[in-house]
Amino acid sequence: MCSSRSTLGFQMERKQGEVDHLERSRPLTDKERVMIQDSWAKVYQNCDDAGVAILVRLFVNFPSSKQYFSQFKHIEDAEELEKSSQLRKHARRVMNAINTLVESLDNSDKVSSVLNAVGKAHAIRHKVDPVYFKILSGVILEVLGEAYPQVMTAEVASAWTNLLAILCCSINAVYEELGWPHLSNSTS
Ligand code: HEM
Repeated sequence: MCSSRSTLGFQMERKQGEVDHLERSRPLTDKERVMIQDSWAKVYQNCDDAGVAILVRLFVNFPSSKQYFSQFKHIEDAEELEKSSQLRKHARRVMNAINTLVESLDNSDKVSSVLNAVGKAHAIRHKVDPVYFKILSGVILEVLGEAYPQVMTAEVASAWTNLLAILCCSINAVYEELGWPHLSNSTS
């Protein structure tokens, strides 16, 4: 089990209990791995559109998550957000990192090293509160469920929930190891 307590005022943006299922993770079964890889192949065909849809939903529904992005933190309009090159670049990076994870599900060292690098960069360089990884994960599940209803059956969605719980728990562990929220400036 892992947890991340909010230190930010985003609670008003979030429905209580919405992403609590992302607080516990367990190893993926072989069947879950296959379901994740098959469903991701369909999503990744439309990598840019899916990534941008996910991030626009994150920033519209949870506006405080924009605070870390210098180029669009003051933009509210969804269509304008969609055009932001900084948003589009981050969408591609998120999708590519998830793609690497999905391709490496049978290589736990690789999964750990990807999540370790993402966690360290976001804690030290970008100073992102780890709770946003949980919020983003909830948004990924929501948007993929809406955009790919045929693919994201209940069983497939449950496998994805487990993968994203693993992601959130690993990122939380990295933050804890680094001493978040009391990271020293000398680490940046
Ligand atoms: C699955 C989750 C995520 C992945 C895989 C991911 C991946 C990345 C990667 C690969 C980079 C570029 C390399 C770097 O500077 O570290 C990056 C940059 C960044 N990420 Fe994320 N990220 C994720 C979630 C988030 C969240 C939830 C936020 C904040 C709400 C965030 C904020 C940022 C910021 C501010 C940058 C720098 C952007 C820039 O310089 O233009 N990321 N991310």
